[in-house]
Amino acid sequence: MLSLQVEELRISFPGLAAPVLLIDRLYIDAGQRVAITGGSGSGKSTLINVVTGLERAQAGRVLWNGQDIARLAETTRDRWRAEHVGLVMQDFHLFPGLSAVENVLLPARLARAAGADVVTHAHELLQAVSLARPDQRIDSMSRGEMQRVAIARALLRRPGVIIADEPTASLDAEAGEAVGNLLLHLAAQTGATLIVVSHDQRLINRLDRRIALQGGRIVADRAAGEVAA
Ligand SMILES: Nc1ncnc2c1ncn2[C@@H]1O[C@H](COP(=O)(O)OP(=O)(O)OP(=O)(O)O)[C@@H](O)[C@H]1O
Repeated sequence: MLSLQVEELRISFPGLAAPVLLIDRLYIDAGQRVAITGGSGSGKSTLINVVTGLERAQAGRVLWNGQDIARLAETTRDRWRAEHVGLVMQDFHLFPGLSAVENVLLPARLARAAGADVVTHAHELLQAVSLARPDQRIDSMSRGEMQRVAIARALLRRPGVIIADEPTASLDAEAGEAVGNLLLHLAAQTGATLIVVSHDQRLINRLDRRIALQGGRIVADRAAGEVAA
């Protein structure tokens, strides 16, 4: 279970007149379930990249349970991310030549953490995302199936925070609802904080809090049920 504190954060890219992300202060409680919304180019993926330490900020602090991850050496930060963050990226980062279950297990194998119980859990997760063929190769799968493999892989090590970038984007309504159920269920079961970038209103409605970005800034931050002022 991890809390997130962001302070005085600024991200700029060369050639752009204005910063793509400018956040004075953001606090997400451990175990909270948060939607990040906003139009294309509003900074959602950049925010995810910086809070997971994949991107470095020019200024500001990103603290998980009080620990500033920007201060960690790169290899320590990579290890911290592998252990604590379940990340589902838009482009999945799966290995096409490997099967579904091999993909789910790969990060755990690289971390020498793929014991028999972890292998069993990998199969359980593939079942939970309704993938009946764990040995099917990724390169023969549909985009929606790949997305479900990526979700199973992110959840394998019962991370303290689950971060998903458009996790229902390639799925039909039924599969999207199943993925939403799974993310919410597993986050609740393990106490994980859940941060979801999404345009999927049904998924957004199921989360505790909605943070809207526009031009890299937070323009709304509301609890579920709260209406716009
Ligand atoms: N490496 C980079 N170099 C230059 N500009 C970048 C870089 N990465 C992102 N940007 C710019 O930063 C802005 C925010 O991008 P970001 O990907 O965070 O938006 P987003 O809200 O996730 O958009 P989408 O919903 O389309 O994925 C965009 O204008 C984008 O072009």
